[in-house]
Amino acid sequence: MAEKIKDAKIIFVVGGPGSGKGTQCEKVVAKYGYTHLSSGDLLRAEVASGSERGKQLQAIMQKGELVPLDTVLDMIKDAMIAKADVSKGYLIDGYPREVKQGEEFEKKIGAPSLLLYIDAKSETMVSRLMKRGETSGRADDNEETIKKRLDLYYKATEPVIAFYEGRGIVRKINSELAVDDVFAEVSKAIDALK
Ligand SMILES: Nc1ncnc2c1ncn2[C@@H]1O[C@H](COP(=O)(O)OP(=O)(O)O)[C@@H](O)[C@H]1O
Ligand SMILES: Nc1ncnc2c1ncn2[C@H]1C[C@H](O)[C@@H](COP(=O)(O)OP(=O)(O)O)O1
Ligand SMILES: [Mg+2]
Repeated sequence: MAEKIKDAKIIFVVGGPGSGKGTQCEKVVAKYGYTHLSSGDLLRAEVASGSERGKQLQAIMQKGELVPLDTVLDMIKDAMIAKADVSKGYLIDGYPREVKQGEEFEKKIGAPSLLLYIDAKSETMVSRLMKRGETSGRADDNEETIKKRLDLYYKATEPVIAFYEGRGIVRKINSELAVDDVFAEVSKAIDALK
């Protein structure tokens, strides 16, 4: 079932909330033509559909918690299969959020070639998210939820980076720099794949 996507490169994009994952992914799409799949965007699309499942997801996301693993993995897998004929590579943004998510992804879909670790200080992430919150309309871009998302990031998601470091596929990107300078580092990591 994951046959069709087995020749495409898979890149995990991991970093704290507001670190700049989405910003960098957009630039990768423009330069390399990869398919960008953000777990958060997929979930927000389900919320926007007004479905019963969307209502349950909304409540979880508003609290800054993680939605059930199966829900998000199924969404990513369906989206990957839908693009399989045209995609030479996938940017999986915001996933895995915990080691278990990485393990399940590999069982059901395939192994990543690269993990881009988008790294910024927690003060930087908070100030970017507060600014984004002025216009994003996101229910989780508020001071209280941002704090919970950061705590969960350090507790659950940072171990993902250590897990893949053991495999030698992690490239740490300094996301404190200006967007284009961050992207220069991202580009180097992707170019090294070929
Ligand atoms: N390198 C950067 N320098 C300054 N601001 C940035 C940088 N990268 C992202 N931002 C801003 O920070 C906010 C969060 O970025 P976003 O890409 O949505 O992060 P994430 O997807 O990791 O939550 C956005 O408002 C974005 O414009
Ligand atoms: N892989 C995943 N597993 C569980 N929940 C997830 C998830 N990806 C996203 N979510 C849920 C919980 C997050 O707090 C919320 C927003 O995610 P996001 O858009 O990726 O945030 P950000 O880009 O600011 O890091 O959606
Ligand atoms: Mg994002």
